[in-house]
Amino acid sequence: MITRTLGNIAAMCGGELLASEAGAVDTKIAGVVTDSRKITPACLFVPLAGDNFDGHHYSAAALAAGAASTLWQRNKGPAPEGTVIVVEDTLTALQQLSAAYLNEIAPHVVAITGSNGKTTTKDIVTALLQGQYVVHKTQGNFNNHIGLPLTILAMAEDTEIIVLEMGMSSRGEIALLASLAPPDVAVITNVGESHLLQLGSREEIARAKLEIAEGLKPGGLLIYNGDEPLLAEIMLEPSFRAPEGMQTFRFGLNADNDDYPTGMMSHSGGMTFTSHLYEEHAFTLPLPGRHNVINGLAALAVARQFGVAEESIEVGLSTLKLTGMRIEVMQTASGLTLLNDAYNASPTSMKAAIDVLQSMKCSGSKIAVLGDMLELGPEEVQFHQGIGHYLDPAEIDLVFTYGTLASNIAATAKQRFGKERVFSFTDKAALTTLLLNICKPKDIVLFKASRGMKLEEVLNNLNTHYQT
Ligand SMILES: CC(=O)N[C@H]1[C@@H](OP(=O)(O)OP(=O)(O)OC[C@H]2O[C@@H](n3ccc(=O)[nH]c3=O)[C@H](O)[C@@H]2O)O[C@H](CO)[C@@H](O)[C@@H]1O[C@H](C)C(=O)N[C@@H](C)C(=O)N[C@H](CCC(=O)N[C@@H](CCC[C@@H](N)C(=O)O)C(=O)O)C(=O)O
Ligand SMILES: Nc1ncnc2c1ncn2[C@@H]1O[C@H](COP(=O)(O)OP(=O)(O)OP(=O)(O)O)[C@@H](O)[C@H]1O
Ligand SMILES: C[C@@H](N)C(=O)N[C@H](C)C(=O)O
Repeated sequence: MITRTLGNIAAMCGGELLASEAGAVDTKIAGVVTDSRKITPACLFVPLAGDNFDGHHYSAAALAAGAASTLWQRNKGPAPEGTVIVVEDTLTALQQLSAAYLNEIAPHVVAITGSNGKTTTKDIVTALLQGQYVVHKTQGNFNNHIGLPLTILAMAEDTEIIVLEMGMSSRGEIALLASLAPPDVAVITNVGESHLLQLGSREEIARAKLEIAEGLKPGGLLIYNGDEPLLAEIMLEPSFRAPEGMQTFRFGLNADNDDYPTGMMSHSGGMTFTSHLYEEHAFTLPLPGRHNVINGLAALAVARQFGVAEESIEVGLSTLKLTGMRIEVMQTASGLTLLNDAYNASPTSMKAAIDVLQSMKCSGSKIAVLGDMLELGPEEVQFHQGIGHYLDPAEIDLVFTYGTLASNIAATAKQRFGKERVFSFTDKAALTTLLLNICKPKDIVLFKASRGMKLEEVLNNLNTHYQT
């Protein structure tokens, strides 16, 4: 994490140091914190104005709790007692500080965006690179205008490669993130439906994702999903501003890509696959689903760019530490299998999860528990109805839905499953009670919904109950 003197910090973020004592300019800070309830010794507190609180109300408390200094936005009135760095805008200052720190450490930058798979692909890339390099990566899902700067500022001084998730829900957001951390290598995992509400069309989503390409350093490499025609089409438009010497690499299922699977096998340990560029080696991902093989191909392309030898890949994959709740397979003590895919959902990722459930061997019942998919815009009902049609009554035994939008999944599923196999809820307690009455050891239960539904609360109740 960043350790610099207050004089350095003021210069790096364009602030004015108001020293409360002689020598304060040489006081060293250790790390940056934006929550006064999580102060660490000698940190720099950065107050941010949010939807529910204004961090400036907590600057004095932060200093009292051990922060070495606090930024202070000029238009917020008199600064608190203590050593303060006054700035025009604290969020902008946080971003400028992170860009300056990144420039000083100067690691290679790998940036990953896409509607689905950013976090998973980031985890796989990190596993492949960390055997040869000092790697720092986005923690959890810190992928926006606040999370990315915090990720950079948490980087150690000896970092050689930083792997950054770049998320968006509007045009221009990825352009900003790429300006703070211009990538050497950029990955676009796919173009789905996430944030259609704000973007309006999949084409606009694709244009937003391609901002990461326009932000590449000269000669940088764009690794993108070649199965998505929108990306190649937009890159051919005169308005697309490709950086000088931009290289490209296409991955995907189709054989016209630079790399594609030549064999895939699903098993209890995950997915084993071979690919066009690695015909001699079968690699194993400890993750189910062919969508994760596609994520794996993107990650392999990154590793190849940094000279990771084919012989090192299997070892790298064996060190993979996956962020939870992304098709995470959980076994209860009683033998019930829970597929925890509750972190987020959009039609593309929900279909991918259903594919996993429908392809699994099961001596009990296969049960899908599906919740609302949010931020899909005016066609949200149709998207949910489409999921109802996608469910195969020959492969899935019972369907439970949670949420108002998800009731459209139930309504269309009933047409082929029959009403005795489909249950619709808007209350988690009632959903939990029926699941507890129905689920038996050997069953497999998939949980999937958007983040806002917090469907893991139901999964956790089952997990607790079935531990005996
Ligand atoms: C600003 C902030 O960090 N807020 C977090 C806070 O929210 P809360 O509502 O409680 O507080 P406020 O934001 O109103 O508070 C303002 C600040 O005041 C601080 N504070 C408050 C009380 C107090 O006593 N002392 C204080 O110091 C407070 O800490 C604030 O700094 O807590 C929530 C619960 O933990 C957090 O969720 C909330 O974080 C916000 C949402 C945030 O943006 N956090 C980033 C670090 C981040 O990266 N979060 C990611 C999610 C990112 C994401 O959604 N990505 C999208 C794509 C990008 C969309 C983009 N347009 C966008 O707007 O984000 C995606 O699809 O992936 C994460 O947490 O996973
Ligand atoms: N390539 C893919 N195609 C379809 N679904 C995917 C793909 N990769 C991951 N998923 C699914 O999408 C969901 C989110 O995965 P992950 O967190 O890796 O993506 P993300 O882009 O970081 O998501 P978010 O933007 O919601 O944070 C999970 O359900 C996961 O199983
Ligand atoms: C907040 C945004 N990153 C997100 O995850 N949206 C989903 C759809 C949600 O809020 O559930």
